[in-house]
Amino acid sequence: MEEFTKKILVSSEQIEQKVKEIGKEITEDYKGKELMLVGILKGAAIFMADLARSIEIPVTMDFMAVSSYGSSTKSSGVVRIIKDLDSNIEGKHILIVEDIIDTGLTLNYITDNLNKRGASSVKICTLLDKPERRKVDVPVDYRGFVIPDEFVIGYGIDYAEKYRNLPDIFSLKEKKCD
Ligand SMILES: O=P(O)(O)OC[C@H]1O[C@H](OP(=O)(O)OP(=O)(O)O)[C@H](O)[C@@H]1O
Ligand code: HPA
Ligand SMILES: [Mg+2]
Repeated sequence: MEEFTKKILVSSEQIEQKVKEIGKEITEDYKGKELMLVGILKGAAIFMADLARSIEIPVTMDFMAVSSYGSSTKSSGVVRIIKDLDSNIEGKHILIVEDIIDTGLTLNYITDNLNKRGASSVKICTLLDKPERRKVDVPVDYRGFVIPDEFVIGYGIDYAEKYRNLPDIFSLKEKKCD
């Protein structure tokens, strides 16, 4: 028996529409510039794949993996790089692609880290933003949906590594024992 109940929060149709809108904005904003998308594994993999195809200028793509959550629903607060970028980003325009900003600790660490490598610009694109949980401020340049303080899964986002392949985004609530 499942110990959680799932409630749909953002449908695949809503996501598809939003990805198109954000892609259009990025296409306009970076016209004439060399843009590198940096996806943060694993959560952003699915968003990155869809977003990249909605951008109509040439882009390069790279990935980083960091972890602060492990298999818990609470951030440990300590960010570790598990996989670094393959190339030097000095002088490049970087757009970090994230699935969700929660406490902000992950992106605060990554933006600092990439800025120190001498990128020309480092901007942030996130599909979901959960502002109520923020511990550090992060400047968000492209934002899909603002969501309430609920644990979410689907469209790349996991709970204990499961549910990433769900096409919609759900909030997970623990079932009450009676
Ligand atoms: O704003 P924060 O509180 O730091 O949380 C957001 C981060 O947490 C999740 O990643 P996680 O570390 O769980 O790895 P995953 O992407 O592999 O699931 C999510 O994908 C974000 O990267
Ligand atoms: O709501 C969430 N769900 C899954 N992983 C997460 N990492 C930060 N917030 C979340
Ligand atoms: Mg996770």
